[in-house]
Amino acid sequence: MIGLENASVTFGQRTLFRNVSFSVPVGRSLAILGPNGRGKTTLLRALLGFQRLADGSRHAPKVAGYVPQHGASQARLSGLDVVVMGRAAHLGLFGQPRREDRDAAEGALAEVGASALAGLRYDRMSGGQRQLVLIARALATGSQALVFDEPTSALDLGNQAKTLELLDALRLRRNYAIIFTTHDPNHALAAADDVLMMMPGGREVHGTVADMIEPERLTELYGVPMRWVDVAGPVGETRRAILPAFAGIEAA
Ligand SMILES: Nc1ncnc2c1ncn2[C@@H]1O[C@H](COP(=O)(O)OP(=O)(O)OP(=O)(O)O)[C@@H](O)[C@H]1O
Repeated sequence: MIGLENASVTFGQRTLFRNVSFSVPVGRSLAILGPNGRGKTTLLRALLGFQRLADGSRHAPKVAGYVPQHGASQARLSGLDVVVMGRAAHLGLFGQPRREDRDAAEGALAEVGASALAGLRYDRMSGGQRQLVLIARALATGSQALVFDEPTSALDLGNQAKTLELLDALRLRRNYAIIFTTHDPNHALAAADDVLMMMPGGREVHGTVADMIEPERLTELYGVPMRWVDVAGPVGETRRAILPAFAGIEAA
């Protein structure tokens, strides 16, 4: 289980959020949505113990798999080296990775479809390649708690689809507690059970994907009219997506 109870974070005079409570049990996946600067990353950092709480408490296992939004460029390390770092909690005396740590790291890279990145230098990878390596590093921890900060933000549409499939596959194993932030409500439809919305003006609302991902609420969240659209899937089935009615769409 991973979550917050009556948690508040303040920076000086500014309260980012107050009395936030939610918990994600093993077997469920929570998407966090909210406008830029509303506090999603800070909330994740508070959850993981990197950000002090002004009030309240957090519940998280000692080791969680964390994919930060911007992975620092680990100079000269290979993709595999970075994934092996996820094994830190398992390393023996003197912190030397053993065969089993390397095997776990290679397994995690294979799981995200990124075995080809094992030998590449991390600091020379594209943003999307780094993101895959960091997801593998999170899996390599072996933790049941996985926390992703905008895991698709650097990815092209094809790689977004692959990453969402991976997140959904992890969700459907029902042996992880998963939290991810996103700016796309369709990502919640694709890979979450529940949604926490950090509304403008300092209110948080929480519920199932079916209750939360609907036009009226999202219009309030982003200040852009949102509409359901039906899209034909690869075998002719109808898939529902929720889209913003940007001005340009009318012109097209
Ligand atoms: N250590 C800090 N000291 C002061 N202000 C901070 C600190 N960390 C974050 N903030 C501020 O808190 C606000 C929320 O930042 P955060 O990165 O959590 O937002 P976010 O919802 O993840 O945004 P985005 O969607 O743009 O990634 C921002 O205005 C940020 O500048």
